[in-house]
Amino acid sequence: MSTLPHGYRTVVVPPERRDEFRAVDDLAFAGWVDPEIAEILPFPVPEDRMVAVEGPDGGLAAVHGSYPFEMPVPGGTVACSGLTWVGVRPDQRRRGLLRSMITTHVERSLERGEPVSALFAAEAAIYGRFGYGSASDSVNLTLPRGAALRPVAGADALDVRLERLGKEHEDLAEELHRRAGAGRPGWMPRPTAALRARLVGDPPAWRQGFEPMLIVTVRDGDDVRAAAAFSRKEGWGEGGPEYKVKVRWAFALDPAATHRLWSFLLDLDLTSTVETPMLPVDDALLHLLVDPRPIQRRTGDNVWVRVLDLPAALQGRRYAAPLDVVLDVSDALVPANAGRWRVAVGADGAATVTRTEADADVRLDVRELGALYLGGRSATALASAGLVTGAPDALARVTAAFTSPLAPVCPWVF
Ligand SMILES: CC(=O)SCCNC(=O)CCNC(=O)[C@H](O)C(C)(C)COP(=O)(O)OP(=O)(O)OC[C@H]1O[C@@H](n2cnc3c(N)ncnc32)[C@H](O)[C@@H]1OP(=O)(O)O
Repeated sequence: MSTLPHGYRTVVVPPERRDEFRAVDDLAFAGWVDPEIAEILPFPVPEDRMVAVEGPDGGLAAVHGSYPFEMPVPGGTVACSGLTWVGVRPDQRRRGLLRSMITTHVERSLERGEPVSALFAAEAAIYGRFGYGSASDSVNLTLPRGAALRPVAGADALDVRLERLGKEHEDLAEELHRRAGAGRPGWMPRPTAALRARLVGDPPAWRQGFEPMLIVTVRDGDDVRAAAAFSRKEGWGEGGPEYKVKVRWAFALDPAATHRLWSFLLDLDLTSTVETPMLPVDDALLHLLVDPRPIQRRTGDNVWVRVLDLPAALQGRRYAAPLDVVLDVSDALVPANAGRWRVAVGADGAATVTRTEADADVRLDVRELGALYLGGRSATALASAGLVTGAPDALARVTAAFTSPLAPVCPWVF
């Protein structure tokens, strides 16, 4: 049950109050919805997933929403409630409204049969207390023009085509997005039309001096093997042109297309630097660079994961090695997850998760379980920080079973 101050109540926001919902987030995030932007980028939270806390005066004091994701996990997908648009009016802060909304979010997600929640954190210090663990990192690169790439056979034979980005590219972009991330945990497909529109929407108010967006496609005949959406900003220094290239997204289906795509972006006339979008920490571009040292890289936390229904979540993914281990899990917010669980993984990588009275091999909070869930963190490494405890052998077995061959990442902020 959520606890709210006297006179406040939780409400599912009907469509006719959508503008009020948005107005709370505008106050919380210092935003302002230009009608032109709203026209190009429709409000993306599905109607039955807009939830708020109404104050004693009948106005909305705090809001949150969620997206219905099928989240890629090692070996499959899991229904995931993507927490988003969390905002509390600045004059209503720190009286427990977020805490209450998280309780509501957990309850509603479980009722819908979503065993996992995920989010991008506006501030990293907020969500750990609610059992969300930082499950992946991403990296943004700034590359000098002309950064050399190791050769890839077949790359030079591919064609490139440059066009202005438009609505007509939306289906192509979504398909490439989905296929380029095959096998990568956390790589969320966009589940609604409004979210897909954000792949190609280019409101002038967001350009900040950059040109209207372009799309470059890499082709083998008629077969599009890669694409990137990007734009350039004019700039002149004492030594000549210093245009910037900013890449919004880049998706490639094979090594040759990856090489051709980045070779094109790294050698545009007049430009001096290229900024990448969020990339996985093991992205192919990092392996292709002849000299990665001059590259500026900024690593940040990417997706956070909250296990809501422990057995369903752990049975919803596959494991990289056989395992038979007893986990002792603490969960202050969802008591049904707390206690000892036997996780038995067979040769097929599938897990059976059952309650047990047996002694625990590994002890951890549900927050760390969320961190491990996508396969991008090591139980042994978390133990070195005192966040997980257990014998070294048990920790190593958990690490080997939970790991993913590809680092988890979500390439877009939701
Ligand atoms: C998934 C997303 O949408 S991320 C977007 C989050 N939204 C924003 O950042 C917009 C601006 N900020 C806000 O709207 C609000 O300040 C929020 C949502 C961050 C917090 O809402 P509040 O109602 O003030 O939080 P609430 O009173 O429930 O606090 C719960 C706990 O979180 C802590 N907390 C709240 N905000 C923060 C923060 N920014 N940093 C660290 N701790 C925080 C509180 O201190 C409290 O701690 P406690 O459990 O030890 O008592």
